[in-house]
Amino acid sequence: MKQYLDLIKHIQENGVQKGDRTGTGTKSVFGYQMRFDLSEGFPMVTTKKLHLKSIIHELLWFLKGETNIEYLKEHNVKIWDAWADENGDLGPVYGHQWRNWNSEEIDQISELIETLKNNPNSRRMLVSAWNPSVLPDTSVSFSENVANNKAALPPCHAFFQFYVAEGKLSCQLYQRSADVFLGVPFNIASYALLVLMIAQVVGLEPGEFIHTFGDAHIYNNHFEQIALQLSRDPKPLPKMILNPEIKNIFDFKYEDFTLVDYDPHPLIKGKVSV
Ligand SMILES: Nc1nc(=O)c2c([nH]1)NC[C@@H]1CN(c3ccc(C(=O)N[C@@H](CCC(=O)O)C(=O)O)cc3)CN21
Ligand SMILES: O=c1ccn([C@H]2C[C@H](O)[C@@H](COP(=O)(O)O)O2)c(=O)[nH]1
Repeated sequence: MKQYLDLIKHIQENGVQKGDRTGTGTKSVFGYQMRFDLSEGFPMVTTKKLHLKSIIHELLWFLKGETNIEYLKEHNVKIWDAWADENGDLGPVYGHQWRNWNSEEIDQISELIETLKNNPNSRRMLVSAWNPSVLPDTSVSFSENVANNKAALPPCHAFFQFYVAEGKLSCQLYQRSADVFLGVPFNIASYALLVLMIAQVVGLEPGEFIHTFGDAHIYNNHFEQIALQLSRDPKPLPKMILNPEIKNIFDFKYEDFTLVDYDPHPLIKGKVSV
């Protein structure tokens, strides 16, 4: 996937050393954009194997409005374990803000679907996970923040906008902070999948996914993994097939997704900075 490899090269060439909250340190740039035409295939990184199961379950979990890792655990998805408290809670993170913004019963996803169906020319089709009233106090632990009804981590994929033209649905995401080795391949596939799902339920063709970044960084302990990916030849993109029967965004289940022709290079392990 050329766009991802170009991002890596851009950071290698233009990034600066920058300290960060986790203490690992990063090579970082500020401001970057990638575009994916979803008619060209499903944008899964091919220079390492991605665990699609985690990506699908995480997205279904967001759409349910859930913020406890119990659902993820039931499906053996561990990507959020490090931030949850002893009860599995993460505080009012993505799912909460998407479906019940600021605990005011504002269901941004349902409203988005309604607008896409009834007023697709709207320039107001945004979903915001960013809610300044629940940002954590970084001087206390994740679990203390959760106990205080704050989010364990502020959202990284902070807000996104939809756009309809010529029968095609596009989405642009603003990601304020991006772990280019671990998080970004997940984020691209997750939003691409969300566009395919929404396009199907509102009767549009998938258009583009536009991924805009704030602080895009490679952690200092991921340099080898990143170099290994650059040494590999990217493979053709796979295709994602959705069960065409599903007409309500909240009805999708794991079994409704089939990825075909995904032939990635082998998995590359890397430590996640907490
Ligand atoms: N430092 C950091 N990077 C992130 O990408 C990230 C966070 N923190 N905190 C919140 C979420 C959790 N996310 C994560 C966390 C772990 C993996 C990870 O370990 N991925 C491995 C294993 C995948 C699996 O078990 O399914 C990978 O090889 O992609 C990916 C995304 C994305 N976010
Ligand atoms: O979906 C996600 C979630 C998180 N990340 C990364 C970006 C950063 O490396 C960390 C979050 O740390 P902050 O200090 O809050 O920025 O997680 C990601 O890439 N994608």
